[in-house]
Amino acid sequence: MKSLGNIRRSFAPWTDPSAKPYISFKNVTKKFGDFTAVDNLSLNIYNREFFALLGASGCGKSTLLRMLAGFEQPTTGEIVLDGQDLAGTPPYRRPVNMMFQSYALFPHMSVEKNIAFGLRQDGMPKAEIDDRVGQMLKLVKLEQFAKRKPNQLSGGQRQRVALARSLAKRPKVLLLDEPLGALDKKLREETQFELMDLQQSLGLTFVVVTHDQEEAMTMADRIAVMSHGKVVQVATPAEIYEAPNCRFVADFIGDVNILDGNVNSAQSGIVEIAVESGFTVRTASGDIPSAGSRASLAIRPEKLRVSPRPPANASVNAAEGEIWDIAYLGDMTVFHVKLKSGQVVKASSLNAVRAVEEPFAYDQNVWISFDENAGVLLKD
Ligand SMILES: Nc1ncnc2c1ncn2[C@@H]1O[C@H](COP(=O)(O)OP(=O)(O)OP(=O)(O)O)[C@@H](O)[C@H]1O
Repeated sequence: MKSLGNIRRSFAPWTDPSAKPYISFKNVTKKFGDFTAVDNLSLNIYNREFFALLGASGCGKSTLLRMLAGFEQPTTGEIVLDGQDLAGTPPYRRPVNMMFQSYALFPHMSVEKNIAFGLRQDGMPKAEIDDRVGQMLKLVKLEQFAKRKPNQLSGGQRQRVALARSLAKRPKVLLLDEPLGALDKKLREETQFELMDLQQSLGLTFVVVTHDQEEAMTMADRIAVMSHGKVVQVATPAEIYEAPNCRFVADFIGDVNILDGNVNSAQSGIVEIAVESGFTVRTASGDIPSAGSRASLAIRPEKLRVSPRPPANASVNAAEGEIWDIAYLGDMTVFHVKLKSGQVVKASSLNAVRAVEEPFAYDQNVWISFDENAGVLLKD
């Protein structure tokens, strides 16, 4: 496992200018009548990448996936796979397979028959089919369930049958549309790791559509955040979280506090902002705006400190308020602090020590404070 981890850490072909993308969407637009579902979108995905398309319902992620599979044709633009323009190639001729949710299994067929279905349709000789089905059952650890029908399996097991069925034809690219949508939280998390292991051990390219940001963050090498048919940011999970490129991404991924204000000064990389919440922010990260312009600082709840007394330097990056709400989540607690201006900010702290009492009480007077590099300046 250790060696796999090391390989993973050094896997970043998108940073290598000489690396050729495996899948390229080039200025792809898809219109349904007057409605533009995908809007002049360009995107590169690399061989063996685990790529996630993330966005709210209706943003066009499934349409993008369906065009790659060949179920829809782009209105304009082209999709290139392994150097070949896919236009005119029917779905069954593409080295791409789509994994549908587990309810797409055939209920009257056993697990092994479900897995064998596509291979039979392709006219593969029986001995080879048996061999391949055996391999697939082993891969998804369902050997002892080969004869069962889908309704005799748990949700997680059914999901693994769906996965085995979609992998049986050995596609180079597997497309997964909300693959774990039907599973409960615990099973979902387990299955996420199984999917990652499978993807790595088979050396495949996975493109997954999800609206669940935690799922995308857990599994993907890179995430494309989509909105209204466009890609807003493509980056690694950590970059998306720590360096969102706009307010939409900052807000969409995780919890965030946004402090809006006017730039007092911007000198030698340090920006000072008079925020509307009535205090001064000094920050050293993000694009440098010019003095006098509007600016917003996005800062994650875990990067805000809450203390009962003013911090040592309370003239910048610190504000007074009161505990407005407390959400105890077990592993951490989220404090909602109402600042003097009325803005409510969220600050989270890890419950690293077992304690039954919270360190703060409702209505208690507190200070929030943060470091110069804790937030990121956003352009709107
Ligand atoms: N065949 C179609 N005819 C007309 N409009 C369509 C068609 N397919 C999709 N759309 C529209 O295109 C937009 C994008 O749909 P798409 O399924 O790609 O969204 P999505 O991001 O996958 O959303 P969800 O998470 O809800 O599946 C939606 O507004 C949808 O109504």
